[in-house]
Amino acid sequence: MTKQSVVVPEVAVPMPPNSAPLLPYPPPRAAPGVAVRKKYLQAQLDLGAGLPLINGWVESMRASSPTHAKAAAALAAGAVDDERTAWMVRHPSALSKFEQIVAASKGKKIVMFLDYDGTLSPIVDDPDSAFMSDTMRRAVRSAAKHFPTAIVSGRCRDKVFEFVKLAELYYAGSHGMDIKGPAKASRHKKAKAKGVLFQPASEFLPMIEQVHDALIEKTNCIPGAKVENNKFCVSVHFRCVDEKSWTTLAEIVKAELKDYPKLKLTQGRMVFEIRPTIKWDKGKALEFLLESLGFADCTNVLPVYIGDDRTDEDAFKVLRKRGQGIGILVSKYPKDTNASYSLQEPAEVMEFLLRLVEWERLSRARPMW
Ligand SMILES: O=P(O)(O)OC[C@H]1O[C@H](O[C@H]2O[C@H](CO)[C@@H](O)[C@H](O)[C@H]2O)[C@H](O)[C@@H](O)[C@@H]1O
Repeated sequence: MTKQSVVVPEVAVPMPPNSAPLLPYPPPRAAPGVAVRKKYLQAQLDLGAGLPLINGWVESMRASSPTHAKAAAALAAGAVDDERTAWMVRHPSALSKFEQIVAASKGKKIVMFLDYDGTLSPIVDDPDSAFMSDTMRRAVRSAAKHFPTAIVSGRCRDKVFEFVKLAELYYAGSHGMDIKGPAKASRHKKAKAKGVLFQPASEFLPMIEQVHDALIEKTNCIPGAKVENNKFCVSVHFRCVDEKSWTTLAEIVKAELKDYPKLKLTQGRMVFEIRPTIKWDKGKALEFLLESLGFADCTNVLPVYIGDDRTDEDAFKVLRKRGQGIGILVSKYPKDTNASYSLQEPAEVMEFLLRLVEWERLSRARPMW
């Protein structure tokens, strides 16, 4: 029987129990008529089912970044204006609904979860040059003074720390599979997670190394392809690969994964993400951190999660399921999402963080917790 990379049942990792729903939360609704997005989702299903549909893969690659030229051209031509307006009604700007968000935090402690690429730093061609600005760093530092703050990234934890450079934060790298508490003592009295270190996928390290090394070698014939070692996962970037070579690249990745039934494949923005099949993702990382911070089963906490990519949806889903917290998608384009609110780009994320800090500072007289 042919081995498939995605048919092995996922291994459950023990998790803290969920809190009971605390806030009424609207049910998730898909953005209708987002044709490109639908093709992407269908292709994701094809990937998930392990079907040998290379065409589906390429379709999915084409649609994997909403900044792809065709989508951008359609937007510029006004073709998706109506769709965008309707989408914004369902996922309003977190800036325009700021008062609503802070009202939901009344009597609660905000815990901030921030994705990195596309959220704190702009998307750029070279993943090694995705620097965040000093002004953004100052905004995140201010947020961390007022709220326990975690960076939740697909990147290797050390790498994302090199970009963010703030020792007072919690970091969850490798899509949440590598969690560490702050190096600096936390200002947050209730935060118990200083020394926390959690790596639920450590047994996969040798396998990930092998796949990484093999893919480096096998993709070096494809100009622009970049394979990134994210410790517990591997990213294969195709942002700088000519579209004519996408089929070849997809075939190489697919062929490699045939020998690794315990690894699965997902897609991010112009990137293949190869990950262990364990049931652990950014959503589980969010729950783990809340528990480590002493907020398990608490009614007086409001997790706020801001992210831009498919993998952030796992965290948005957790917030919906808990009926607790605020999910904010960073996107200029309508996307199917479980987030409630939206922000267009990292500059708006920074504005939102600064407004939240200012609001918290001004209302500090009010006893919170
Ligand atoms: O969870 P994140 O922090 O958003 O990380 C997800 C992936 O982000 C990076 O790739 C993305 O950003 C690059 C730089 O802007 C861009 O070139 C690439 O096309 C994007 O997919 C990172 O390089 C990956 O390892 C992360 O998995």
